[in-house]
Amino acid sequence: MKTTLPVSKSWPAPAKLNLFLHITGQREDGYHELQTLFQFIDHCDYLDFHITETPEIRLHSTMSDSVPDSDNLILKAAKSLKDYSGYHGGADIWLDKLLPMGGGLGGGSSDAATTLVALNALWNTRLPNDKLAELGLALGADVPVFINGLAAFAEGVGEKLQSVTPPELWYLVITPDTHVCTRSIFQHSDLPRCTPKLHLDTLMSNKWTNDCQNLVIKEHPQVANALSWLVEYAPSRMTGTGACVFGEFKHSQQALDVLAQLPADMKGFVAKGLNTSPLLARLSKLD
Ligand SMILES: C[C@@](CO)(OP(=O)(O)O)[C@H](O)COP(=O)(O)OP(=O)(O)OC[C@H]1O[C@@H](n2ccc(N)nc2=O)[C@H](O)[C@@H]1O
Ligand SMILES: Nc1ncnc2c1ncn2[C@@H]1O[C@H](COP(=O)(O)OP(=O)(O)O)[C@@H](O)[C@H]1O
Repeated sequence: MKTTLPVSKSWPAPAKLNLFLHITGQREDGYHELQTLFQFIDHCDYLDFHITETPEIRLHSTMSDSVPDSDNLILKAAKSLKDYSGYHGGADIWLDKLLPMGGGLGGGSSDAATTLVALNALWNTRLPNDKLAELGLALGADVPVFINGLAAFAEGVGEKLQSVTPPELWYLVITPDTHVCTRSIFQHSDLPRCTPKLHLDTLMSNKWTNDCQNLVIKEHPQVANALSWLVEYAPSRMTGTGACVFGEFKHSQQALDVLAQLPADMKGFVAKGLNTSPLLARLSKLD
């Protein structure tokens, strides 16, 4: 008699912030060399997995309206693990999409990382993290840090990682209602491309800035408005290539008080910085 495996529930895919983002050069293939500081926040998408004997991999989510399944990083991640490992079976995957898309919070990359980590455990394919990160990097530059699950100083295009422990502050994140195209920011002639490289030892004492911010502000008034409002209350800047911006607070109540004053035409949320991804805790209580 065949037994049906239970659904393995609530695998978190946390968002990230780029606490700073410097562009230090450009490679011959056109990609930009970065230095950035990744920290997770306790705002997550959640995924459920049901392992099947049959080889199909299916995604169940409300996202299919906005991103076709063939482009979804979750399915791409699952297929890449199946192809690489030769695993015979498949999976049904449910996504509870809570993170705003395309705002520099890395939700798509995080969904892909959680899929690789969860299926590697549930399919018992036992790839080491380095290999999972390599498969992940082919899907997006931010996937490896989510697989590693530790806050990191990143170099290269974001794949050379060194674990660090910046303060786990509280953040008020504003999510402007505009889409910033990562490609067009990186192609723009006004983008600064030669910020001097920082050494790991001087990270914490350096002023944290985002090299894409001035350009995005010029082209997206919603981002400019959000930042000029937030900066009155706290040190604030943009994450990734935007459009989300965040202000830093020592205590949750301070961030919540400012959130309560958010103008009616802006949206946001309060989150805590985490140097360890909740994905690691979920992996350790595998069921
Ligand atoms: C810069 C970061 C920082 O976290 O921005 P966010 O995506 O989070 O906002 C990421 O590393 C983004 O990585 P990723 O999300 O994989 O980038 P993609 O969307 O694939 O990049 C779109 C395009 O931007 C350009 N690009 C991207 C990354 C990079 N280091 N150099 C580049 O020149 C390339 O032309 C690429 O085709
Ligand atoms: N599972 C997914 N979740 C979010 N976005 C996805 C996913 N799969 C593919 N994408 C595509 O990736 C793009 C970038 O998504 P996201 O990671 O949320 O933003 P960012 O790269 O700005 O941090 C989206 O606009 C969408 O087209």
